[in-house]
Amino acid sequence: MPAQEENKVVTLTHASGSSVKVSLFGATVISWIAKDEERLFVSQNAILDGSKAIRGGIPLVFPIFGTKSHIALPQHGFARNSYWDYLGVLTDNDEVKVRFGLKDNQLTKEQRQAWSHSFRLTYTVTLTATSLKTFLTVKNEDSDTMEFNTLLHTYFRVKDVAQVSVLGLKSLTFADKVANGETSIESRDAVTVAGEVDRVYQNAPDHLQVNTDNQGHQILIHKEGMKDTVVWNPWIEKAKGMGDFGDEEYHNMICVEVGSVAQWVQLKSGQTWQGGQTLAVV
Ligand SMILES: O=P(O)(O)OC[C@H]1O[C@H](O)[C@H](O)[C@@H](O)[C@@H]1O
Repeated sequence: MPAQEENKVVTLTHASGSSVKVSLFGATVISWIAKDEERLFVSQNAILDGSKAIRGGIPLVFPIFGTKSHIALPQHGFARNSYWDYLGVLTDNDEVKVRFGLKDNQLTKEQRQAWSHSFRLTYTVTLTATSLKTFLTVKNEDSDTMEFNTLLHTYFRVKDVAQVSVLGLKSLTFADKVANGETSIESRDAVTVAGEVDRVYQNAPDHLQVNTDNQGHQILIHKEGMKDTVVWNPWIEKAKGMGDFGDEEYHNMICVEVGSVAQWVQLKSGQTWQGGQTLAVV
C-alpha cells in the first residue's frame, strides 16, 4: 500500500524508496526520506503525544503567525495543535498523494471564540522520487470576509548549519525579529547563519535554493501562492530556552519557511485560497 495509517501517523511510500510520514496532530510532516536520506529535522526532544506542537518537520501555521494582541490564540495558531482528519490517498502516474482536512467544528470552544470563522482547510501532501509537495487550501464558509496568515514552518536537517546558505533573498526587505522587527534590505547573495537568525523576508521570489552543505547538495524550494519567506535558527541561548529542543541541535537545522505573514490574506465569503511549496532534492 502506498499509504498506511497507524497510531495517528500516515506513512506514504513511493516505488523509488522515498517516503514521508505525516502526524494527524497538526497534519505535521515529521519525516521525508529522499535518495536514502532524511531531509527534515525533528528534535530528539520533540513531544509527539499531541500535548504540544511538534518541534520539527513541517508544522503548519494558521490562522496567525506569531502572536496577535487582538486574537487570543497561542503562537502560530491552532492548525499545528489540532488533530486533522485523514481524507485518503490517491496514486497518479509517478506520485502518491494524501489529503487531510480540518474544519471549524473540530476546534475547541476557546479556539472558536478566539477566531470565530467557519472554514475548511484541506492539506495535500504529494510524494515523488525526489520531491515533496505540501499544499494548503482554505475555504471561507462564512458570510463575511476572513483574514488569516499561514506558513509552512519547514525544518531542514543539515550536518552543520555553518555550511548552509539560502539563495534568492538578495535585495528583499526583511523584518528582523532579533532586532525588534526593524526592517532592512538583504545585501547578500547567499544568506548564512552565524548567530540567532529570525527574519521575515517580504515578497520573496517563488524559487529559492538551500545549499545544505558546502559540497553541492541542495534542496530547491518552489513556492506558490505564498508571498514571504522566514529564515530561522535559534542559536545557542534560544536553543537552551526551549524545552523540546536539544541544546546543541541548532547546528543541525535551518528553518526556511514559506508563508503569507507580512500582511493578512483577505478571503471573501465562499471563496477558496491556495498556496504551498514543492521541495526538490538535487
Ligand atoms: O517556538 P515556536 O512557537 O514553534 O516558534 C518558532 C519560531 O517560529 C518562527 O520561525 C518565528 O519567526 C520565530 O520567531 C519563532 O521563534
